[in-house]
Amino acid sequence: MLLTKFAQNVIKNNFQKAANLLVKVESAAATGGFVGLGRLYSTQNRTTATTSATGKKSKMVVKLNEQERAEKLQPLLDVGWTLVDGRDAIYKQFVLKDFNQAFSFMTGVALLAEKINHHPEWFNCYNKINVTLSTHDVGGLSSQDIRMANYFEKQADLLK
Ligand SMILES: C[C@H](O)[C@H](O)[C@H]1CNC2=NC(N)=NC(=O)C2=N1
Repeated sequence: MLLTKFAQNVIKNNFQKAANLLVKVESAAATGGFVGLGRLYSTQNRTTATTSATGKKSKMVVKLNEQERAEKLQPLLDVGWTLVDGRDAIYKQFVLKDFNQAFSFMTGVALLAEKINHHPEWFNCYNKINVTLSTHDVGGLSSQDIRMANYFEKQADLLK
């Protein structure tokens, strides 16, 4: 009985959070953007800024252009990231000391992911983390992926 009560509370609270988010998303849809923790993902390739449901100006996320790829993507390729065959995405395997270090590393990145509302595709096996970055909402690489990849590099450098 107690457990059922607990489960009901968890579902009720999460439902409330989801409902609140739904309200945000619906009002953002009215402004042509998609609100997620202060970042807007545009389904069109527009570079205009817009006002999110919270009234904050947010830069639209769009695919990297050729110049940005030369300037911002190439340095990452130089340190071991690789382009994924058949996808506009980048990949790198990180090898840490042990599982504990790998999971702590992932926890740090997860906090950033939630903060900027941009999440890696990753697989962890003991001390190895296979990471793929791409921006699903624009179907390819965006500045968010560059930002996250640089964060991965910064965190990895701290462990050297
Ligand atoms: C609804 C939510 O804001 C969006 O789905 C965010 C969440 N995290 C994301 N992560 C990544 N990698 N790409 C996205 O397009 C993306 N979109």
